[in-house]
Order: sequence, then C-alpha cells, then structure tokens
Amino acid sequence: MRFVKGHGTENDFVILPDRDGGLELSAAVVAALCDRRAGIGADGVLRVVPAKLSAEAVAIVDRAGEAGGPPPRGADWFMDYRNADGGLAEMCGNGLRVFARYLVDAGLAEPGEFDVVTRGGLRRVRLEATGDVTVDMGRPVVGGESWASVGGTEYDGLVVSMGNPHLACVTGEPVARLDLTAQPGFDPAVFPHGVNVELVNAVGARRAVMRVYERGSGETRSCGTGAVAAAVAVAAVAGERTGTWTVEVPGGLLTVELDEHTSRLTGPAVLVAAGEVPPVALV
Ligand SMILES: N[C@@H](CCC[C@H](N)C(=O)O)C(=O)O
Repeated sequence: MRFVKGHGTENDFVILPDRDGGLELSAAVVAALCDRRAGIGADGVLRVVPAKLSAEAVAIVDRAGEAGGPPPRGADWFMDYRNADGGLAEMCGNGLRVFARYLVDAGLAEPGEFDVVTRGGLRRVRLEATGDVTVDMGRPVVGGESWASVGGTEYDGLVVSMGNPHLACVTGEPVARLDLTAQPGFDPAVFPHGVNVELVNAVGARRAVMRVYERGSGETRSCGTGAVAAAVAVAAVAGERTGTWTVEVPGGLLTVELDEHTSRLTGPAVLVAAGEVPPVALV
C-alpha cells in the first residue's frame, strides 16, 4: 500500500490513502509505522478515507446537520487520525493541515476552501496562496483550572477543549529548560481520557513560546490544537479573548487567530516523501 510522509511545523505524519475504505488499522500496526527506528517514523497516522464509506464519518456529518451547522462544503473525506501509540484522537490541527495539502496535491480536492470530516466534527480548511494551510478550528471550550507536574514541579494551567483535551500552563520559567521526556502528571478526575499538556511562555506582544507533551505521542515539535489552547491561555492571562497570536514551537511558527465565534490556525504543511508499505507491515 502507498504511503506519503508529511509534516506541519515538524509535527509529522504517515498518510495512508484508503480509497475503498477497506483498511483495518490496529493499534499495533499504527505504532509500528510510527516507530522512528523500526518503522517509517511519525507522531501519528492520517488514514484518508472517503467520508461516505465510513459509518463513523457519516454519523459525524449527520450530527453536524442536526446541530444546525452551516451546509457542508465538500466534506468528501474523513481524517481518521491515530496517535503514535495507536490510540484514536478527536482532532489534530497540524494533521488536518497536512491532510488538506495531501488531498489537493493528490488531485482529490480542489485548491481553495473545503470541509474535512474529523472526529471533532466538520472542519473547514483553506489553502493560502503562500502555501500555508489554515484550519477553522472551532470555538475553544475553556474549562476551569487544573495542574500538571513536570520534573517534580507543579504548574497551574487552563483546561481547554479543542475537541481533544488540553491543559495549557503559562509559566515564567523558560520552557526550553523543562524535561519533557516523561509524561507529565495530571489530575485523572479532570482528564479521564488523558490530556495534551502545553508549557507556555508569553514572550512579547501576542507572541508565545510553547512546548508540548502530547497524549499518545510524547513530546512533539508542534501541536496545532495545542497552539490554539496556548494562545487562549496567554490571552486569558493578558485579560484578552480575541486577537492574533504567533506561537513559536520547536518546529517553527504557527499563527492563531481568536475571535468571538471561532479560532483559526495557520502554518506550513508539506509533503516530503512517498513510498510503499509492504503488506507484512500492515498485519
Ligand atoms: N498533534 C496534533 C494533536 C494530536 C492528537 C493529540 N495527541 C491527542 O491525543 O489529543 C495537533 O496538531 O493538534
């Protein structure tokens, strides 16, 4: 089976086109593909499946219609996202930007704006003339406060749902110094399904530096949903709710726009390799 490798600010993905919707992906196969020594290596897998061939995607589109959302534009493809450990996640902001780049480059979608079905709902993507890809990430849902512990130190953070769970901890301690080799501790009563933890420094007018430990993938060089959560948290510290933030991650720069209704994530999305996965790697 064909694969394509891509990344968005070095958050990297194995893309598996599944035109007939017949690919069963076990957690073990996903973990093997994502293995950086014995596999292709990635933070996650993006299975590209026609929405109409996935019962899960059809249900998501139906629910969006019942909720009175805007009529879908396109929504022909379902992003079946898996973390590097093989677990499912609701949303992946960088993955979706790379997914959109793949669809257009493969001739499966027209350049411009279209919707993609994700477990977090329908998400509109736009391919910019600059080559960047923007995703309408929806309205961040801010919960209360919680904590994460990193290297024996506890950090307070803001609970933010971007479809998937985040704890964005704004700290004065330079995040570059933190040891994120181990899963940060967190409150399982607040996050029964695990959490993505962002450690964030506010470094100037609407600019933040972020590191992230992702649920199911470990420390990654970028996280799109995490960048939006980080922008929401630094904005809250500044007493703001809207505006445009630059979020500096180890893998590059992301732009996050917050308005009263939604959030948008913009950044590069590139495809870097393609090849063949031997059948033995898929069992
Ligand atoms: N890297 C992604 C987030 C992927 C999912 C996350 N690890 C989770 O389990 O929720 C992004 O760019 O948003």
